[in-house]
Amino acid sequence: MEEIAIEVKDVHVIYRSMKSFSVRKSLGQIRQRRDCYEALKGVSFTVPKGKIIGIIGKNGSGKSTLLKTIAGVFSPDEGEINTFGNRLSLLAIGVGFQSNLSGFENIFLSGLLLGFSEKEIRRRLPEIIEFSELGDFIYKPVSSYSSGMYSKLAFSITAILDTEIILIDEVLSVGDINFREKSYAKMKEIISDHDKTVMIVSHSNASILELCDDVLWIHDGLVKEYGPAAQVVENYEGFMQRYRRRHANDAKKGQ
Ligand SMILES: Nc1ncnc2c1ncn2[C@@H]1O[C@H](COP(=O)(O)OP(=O)(O)OP(=O)(O)O)[C@@H](O)[C@H]1O
Repeated sequence: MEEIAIEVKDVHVIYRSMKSFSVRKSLGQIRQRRDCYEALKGVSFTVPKGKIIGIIGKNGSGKSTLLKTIAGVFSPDEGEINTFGNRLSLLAIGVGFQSNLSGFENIFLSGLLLGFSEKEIRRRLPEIIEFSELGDFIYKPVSSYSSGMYSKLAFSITAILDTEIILIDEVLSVGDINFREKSYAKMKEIISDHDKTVMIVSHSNASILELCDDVLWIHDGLVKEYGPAAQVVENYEGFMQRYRRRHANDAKKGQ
């Protein structure tokens, strides 16, 4: 029987933001209104160990929320997620660094949080620094980095430290062209290791088709389809064409 690396069972995630808040001291009244948005509405699937899964879906469908929930950035409001003790890293813009610390210090912090020993981190440190191409900037606070430098550091840590599960959110499309090509090649090398389980969110269907075995299509917070990459991408492209046509027609009618 195939070994499961990730199990997601009936996961719901609700974003809550405070809409308005007023206190009438004289009346002793507190009024508050919360805005709730259910970004995931009961998502279930399993990922076998060693599989490369693409996640697709139109803007706002819940892809990033799903990755962040699997990574433990959010806890589900309902349902459960099991990663069976596998070490997991999330590669996403804006997640994971202490901005007042240097890149060098953040490598240690990230490594320890990912479950690596200090000795293991020290052993791979030179390779991480070299891959990041940050030079002396590695000793400067991350708050002074450009977004490209930030993602170079994030990618290098994830790629070289190499956890059993890797979650990638669109980051293959940032950074300068040379780094993008280098990181794409590195990612292909990592996922050719059949023990690694990888989930990739991308709007590039070409990358998804090249890299992934299976694809999970998320639509309005639910799984629309989960199956072989070519089949799901074809159905998704057909759906998006119809969606764009409908929107163009609606826009014409509104003119
Ligand atoms: N912090 C937040 N507070 C409130 N709503 C949020 C928050 N983050 C995301 N959402 C909403 O949740 C829904 C899902 O967002 P999410 O970022 O997961 O979608 P996505 O599929 O990754 O989108 P994209 O392809 O545009 O990156 C969207 O409607 C979004 O507006």
